Amino acid sequence: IIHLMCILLGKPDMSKFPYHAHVDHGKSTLADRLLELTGTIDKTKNNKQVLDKLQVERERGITVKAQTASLFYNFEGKQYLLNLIDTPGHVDFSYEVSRSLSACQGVLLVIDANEGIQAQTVANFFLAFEAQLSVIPVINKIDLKNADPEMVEKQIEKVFDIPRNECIKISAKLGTNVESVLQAVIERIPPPKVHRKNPLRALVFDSIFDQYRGVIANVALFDGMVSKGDKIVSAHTQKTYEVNEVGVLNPNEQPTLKLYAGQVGYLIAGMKDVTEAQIGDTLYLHNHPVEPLPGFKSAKPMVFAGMYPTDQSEYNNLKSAIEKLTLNDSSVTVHRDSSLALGAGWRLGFLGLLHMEVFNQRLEQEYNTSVILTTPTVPYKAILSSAKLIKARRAVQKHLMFIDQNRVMLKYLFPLNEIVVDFYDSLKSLSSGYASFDYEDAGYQTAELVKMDILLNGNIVEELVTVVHKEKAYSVGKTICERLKDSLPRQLFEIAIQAAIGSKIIARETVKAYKKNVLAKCYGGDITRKMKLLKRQAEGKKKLRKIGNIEVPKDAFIKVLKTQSNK
Ligand SMILES: Nc1nc2c(ncn2[C@@H]2O[C@H](COP(=O)(O)OP(=O)(O)OP(=O)(O)O)[C@@H](O)[C@H]2O)c(=O)[nH]1
Repeated sequence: IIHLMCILLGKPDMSKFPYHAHVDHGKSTLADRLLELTGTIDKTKNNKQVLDKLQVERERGITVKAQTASLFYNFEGKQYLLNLIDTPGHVDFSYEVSRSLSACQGVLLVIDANEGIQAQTVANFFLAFEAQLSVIPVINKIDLKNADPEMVEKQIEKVFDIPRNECIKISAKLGTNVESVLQAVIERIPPPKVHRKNPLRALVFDSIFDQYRGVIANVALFDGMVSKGDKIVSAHTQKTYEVNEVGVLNPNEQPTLKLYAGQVGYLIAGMKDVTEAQIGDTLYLHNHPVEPLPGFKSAKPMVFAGMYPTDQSEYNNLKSAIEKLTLNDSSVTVHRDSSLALGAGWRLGFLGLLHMEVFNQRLEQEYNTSVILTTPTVPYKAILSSAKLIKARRAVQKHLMFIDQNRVMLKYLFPLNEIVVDFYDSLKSLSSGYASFDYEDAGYQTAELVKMDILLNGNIVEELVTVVHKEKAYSVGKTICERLKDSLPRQLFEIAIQAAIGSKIIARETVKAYKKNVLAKCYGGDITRKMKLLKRQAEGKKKLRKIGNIEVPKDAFIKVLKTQSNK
């Protein structure tokens, strides 16, 4: 008889103290005791969360990856094979829980006798309930001074409608009453409904990339059996492989001759590429196709951040590391991205901030990479109020054609003055260099254009007279005036810069005068002399303004031209 089970955890909302996951309800500790009781591991004082194998899990004291172990248990003269999956408790890793449930018939819902039901307990209960799994509530840490198991029993009855006498009260730390958990599993969790005589149907519920052996797929067999040497097909890729090794997780990999329906184990079939054996895939025997299992809903990322190699020459190594790690953590989404400052990289989506931190730490620890992670952001939907490149230039779309999967050809009718200066530069920069551009003359078109004069102290500067579209006149005029103000050197007199359509002034900027200190040489002394000097200076300025010959620097002309086409 084979039972499958899964341990869940009820735990407080960790968002209040996201990186100090010390208030755990004790499911990995319970897993230790179950492994000891069944003789799967030796009973020593050093067994502390043995299923938390990753360095990041050890360092942070939390489970981030679901771990599987097969246990043999003798009860009333019969031997039972139980498969246990220890799942993470933090909400950021709930995707691990939901996937694990699809390989189980029941769950142990572990609740701290001191803290009682927490948000995560409720969420996990309903995940299991919806999957129609048997739920065994386990009240842990009854050894604690403030433990109140009776209060927790009442909560369980009230919230989950599970009779209080179905709760098992234990201390995973001391091993108190843990044996009754195993007995409850046998009595209350039904064996899986599987068909050994049918052709193989195996669900890949987890995958790991091993540097030497390629992809190691964790599988739950729903039908049939599989042995070394069998030819199998991936429903996802339709690729065929020869099975090199099958085995059980005890909790370490232990090769066996076969895996049978109802068992959970691992399978190695020479899959070298991380796109093979995706989580949720169904494996079947060559020439015996089966209906694929439903697989998993894809995870929905909540937090996004850019990831770049610290050194661009490490780009390919980091790419391969990300691919391998996302095989093991399929809840991360990856899109290529690039930044002017940081170079080529990716935009990654995570289920939360802790998930992002853990992924980054695993990349560094397990793949020896060094990355720059940008500030995390959440997704927004934005309606762009500023017009895009092409729209802003009064273009009319004429044609659109997909040349292949990655290329699209667009044909537009543009006013020539909109593209003549910097359209090409903007296009290249907006498309990160991918877009190319060519144009041919399409003849004259009627348009609402106006002649715009630029005046410096009332004199029209002929070189700056422009023709602009009526709708853009105000913004172009304003920007030209601003740019001229920046490029004109200050003089002894004030310069008024104006944009005008006919006699109507539509924009104005002023370049302030240098104030020459005519009193610099008058130390102390006679106030009337000072007044005289200041009066003469003001008269001089008036003269200069009238006859003022303002030099406009060369680059001001280019800046003005660019203004027209940018607007
Ligand atoms: N006093 C007492 N402490 C316990 C008991 N069971 C677990 N603990 C302690 O509670 C802490 C958390 O235990 P874990 O087993 O890591 O908890 P977990 O539920 O696996 O947590 P996550 O992996 O983060 O989901 C550890 O310090 C354990 O030693 C118990 O029965 N009594």
